[in-house]
Amino acid sequence: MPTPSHLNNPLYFDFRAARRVPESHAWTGLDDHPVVDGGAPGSPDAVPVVDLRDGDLAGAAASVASAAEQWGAFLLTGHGVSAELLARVEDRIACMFALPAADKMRAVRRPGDACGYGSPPISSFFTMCMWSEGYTFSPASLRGDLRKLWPKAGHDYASFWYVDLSIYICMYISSHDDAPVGRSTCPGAYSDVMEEFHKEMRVLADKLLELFLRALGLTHEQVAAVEAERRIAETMTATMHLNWYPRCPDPRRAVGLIAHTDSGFFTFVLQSLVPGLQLFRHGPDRWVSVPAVPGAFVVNVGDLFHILTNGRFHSVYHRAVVNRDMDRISLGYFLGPPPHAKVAPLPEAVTPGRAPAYRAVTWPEYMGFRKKAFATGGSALKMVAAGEPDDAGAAVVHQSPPPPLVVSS
Ligand SMILES: O=C(O)CCC(=O)C(=O)O
Ligand SMILES: [Fe+2]
Repeated sequence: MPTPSHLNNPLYFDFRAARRVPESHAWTGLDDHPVVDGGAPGSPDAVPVVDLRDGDLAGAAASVASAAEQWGAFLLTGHGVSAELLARVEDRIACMFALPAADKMRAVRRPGDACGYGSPPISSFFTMCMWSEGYTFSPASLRGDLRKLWPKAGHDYASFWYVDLSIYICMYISSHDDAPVGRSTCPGAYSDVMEEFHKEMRVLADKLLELFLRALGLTHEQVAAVEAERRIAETMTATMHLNWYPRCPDPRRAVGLIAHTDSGFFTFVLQSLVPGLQLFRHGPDRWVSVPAVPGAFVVNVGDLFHILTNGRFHSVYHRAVVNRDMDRISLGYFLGPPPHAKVAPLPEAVTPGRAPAYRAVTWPEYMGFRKKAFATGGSALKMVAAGEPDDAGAAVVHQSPPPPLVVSS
């Protein structure tokens, strides 16, 4: 359990006050596999890059296909979301994490809720704590949720005066590493910036979905005309998760976010200039550090996309590590189906040599399998494999010790 903080709130762990990693946050097995650099061009460990700059969609679709088949992830550059907007987004996030703990706890995620402030959502599957905190929200209900964090910020949200002032305050905080958490109230324009970002990301998500589908062999006309594909594009929903990984006195014993796959269709990860994201690769088993490329997104294939593409594009195991000297911030923009939609292999991904490998499943049903997989160390994808009994994993399960960190294939 987290140690009680100065707030006497059992849910809050005061990372800033920690001089060592307490047993509640100390993991074993983190160094079971070597870590290699994914940023050296030409090396077999170099994380693939998909660049959209030159508008060659056929070429981009081919790069997406190869990266999604072999890695389940890639760096996306030339995507059209401006560096200036990304800088404002990162400023806003830094401001939010700099709020006093009491403000953040007002927006705490309650048991059973998907959105709110707190430890990473996957923490509920583990008895050990991770070295991070975060805020999950649905862009659709952003403004209502934000009132919990900034109750006094009314119409001034949109005022330019506030925008300019809060950017200066945030720059001050980021440039003063020791500035105490909560120095600033930073009320201005958080929701404006996040909504602007969401709008652009939703367009980019549609563009990337089309690229993924073309990478499966569909033509532009098929993507637009085929019922199943059209429905995916029209109903895909977004969730944002902001992560704060405070600097850590003993990074070898702590982990920011334990190894996992994302459960939805695909995720855009914006990592600040501080690297920390690692992708798992087999043969030999190793963790590949994703370089922090300014302005790039990391795209991760999620489990439901793995199912949709009949396993052709595979979801990627990844984790976030922490470091001794610098805080790290990241943003995950998660795309997935609406809760009622059944996800099954697309007809185009089923070929004479590739029978449907998975049963149809909704996202909430899949989360039931995932819960069981975390508890038993099994694989949720295997539980929904064609031929497995229908009730293999959806049952309610009890909290159990953390599964081994070794990734099963
Ligand atoms: O912080 C990162 O780089 C990864 C975040 C992530 O994997 C997640 O939020 O699911
Ligand atoms: Fe993730």
